Parts: sequence; C-alpha cells; structure tokens
Amino acid sequence: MFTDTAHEATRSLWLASKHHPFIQQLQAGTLPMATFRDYLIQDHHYLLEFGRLYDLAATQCSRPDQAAQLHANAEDLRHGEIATRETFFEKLGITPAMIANTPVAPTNYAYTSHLYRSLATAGVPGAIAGLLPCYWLYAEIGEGLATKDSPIPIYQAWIDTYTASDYTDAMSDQLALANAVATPDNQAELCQIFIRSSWYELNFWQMALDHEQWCVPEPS
Ligand SMILES: Cc1ncc(C[n+]2csc(CCO)c2C)c(N)n1
Repeated sequence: MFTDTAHEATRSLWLASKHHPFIQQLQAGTLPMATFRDYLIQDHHYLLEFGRLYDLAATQCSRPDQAAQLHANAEDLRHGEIATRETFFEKLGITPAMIANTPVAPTNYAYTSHLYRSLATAGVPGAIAGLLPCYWLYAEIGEGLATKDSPIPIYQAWIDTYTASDYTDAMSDQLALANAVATPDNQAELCQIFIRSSWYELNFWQMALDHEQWCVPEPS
C-alpha cells in the first residue's frame, strides 16, 4: 500500500521531527515565547495556502466523491485548525496587521511552493501525497507528546489540538484517500513528493527556531 511504503521511507525524517529541539522545548516549556509566536505567524501563512491548495485540487479532480472530500478538508481546516489558532493569536496579542506585515520565510515559501508544484506535475494525486505528511506527522507528534503535559498552558493547548479524537479520526479518511489515488504507475513519484514534504516539515521547525529571514527584504 502507498501509505505503508511512504511511511517506511520517511521513518528517519519523521524521527528527526519528533525529536527536534522545537518539539522537545515545547513539551519541556523551555521554548522561548518569541519562537512560538514566530512559528504561529509563519504557520498561519502556511495553513492559508494549505486550504487554497485543497480547493484548487478539488476543482481539478474528476471524481466527484474525491472532489467533495477535498473541499470538505479545506472547510474543516478553516473551521478547525485555523480557527483554533485565532484564539491563540488573541491570547498572545498577535494582530492581523502583525501577521500581514510578516513576510513568508524562505523555508515556508519553498514548502508551500513544493505543494503547488506537486499538483502541477503529478496532478491531484500529487497534491494529496504532498499534503498527507502534514496531517499524519502532526498526529504522530501529538501522540508522542501526549505522555507528559507541557507546563506552559498555550503550548499544551497546541499539543491538545493534535491529540483530539475528531482530528485523529479524520486521519483514516486521509490515508484512504491517498491510497485511492495511488496507482502502480504514479506510486514512486508520489513517494518522492511525500518524502520531500516530510523533509520540509523537519526544516519548518528549524526555520521557527532560527527565526529564519530573507537576506534582503522581499521585493514588493
Ligand atoms: C508546517 C505544518 N505542517 C503541518 C501542520 C498540521 N496540519 C496542517 S493542515 C492539517 C489538516 C487539518 O487541520 C494539519 C493537521 C501544520 N499546522 N503546520
């Protein structure tokens, strides 16, 4: 099955994400709040692209049932993760202007560009394969973090998002969708896309930890 092969191929990358200092410090409560804030702002930009890509993939999908699932995923994302993050922004005093004035960091830009490229080069199955690690890796990270509470309530609230049962239940639908669009002909390409997304996931933690910036301001 595609998802088994892809999971096996990314074992060490996922382990590196699960053990990344960002995650360890989040659980220990030692992650600087400025780093968490930066992560949330970058991730907001990321999640908006994620939703757009689901909608775009849905418009290109020839199977009505799969198109409906992709649209539903986009809606669930907006009502779920994106809405939850709004409450974090309120608690932390992060305003829409602050978000709008923060440029998308290089790794974030490259990651979301990879997702669009996957749709462009490998069609709807490519987009689904590219988006799958985002869902699945966070579920596994949440599972790993569930053993011990973080002493910082907002860090624990972040962790709780990915251990909630409605989130983990939705996982099986995502896995089924990925296996439904994988074929003997596209499986190797989908696996490469999945691996690259997993690699970007790892780099995304490091981007937040480093407060990654462009060397010169973005052209406007
Ligand atoms: C860099 C990054 N990767 C993955 C996720 C997690 N995530 C993104 S979309 C989605 C599905 C619906 O919520 C999930 C779980 C994130 N937040 N940021």
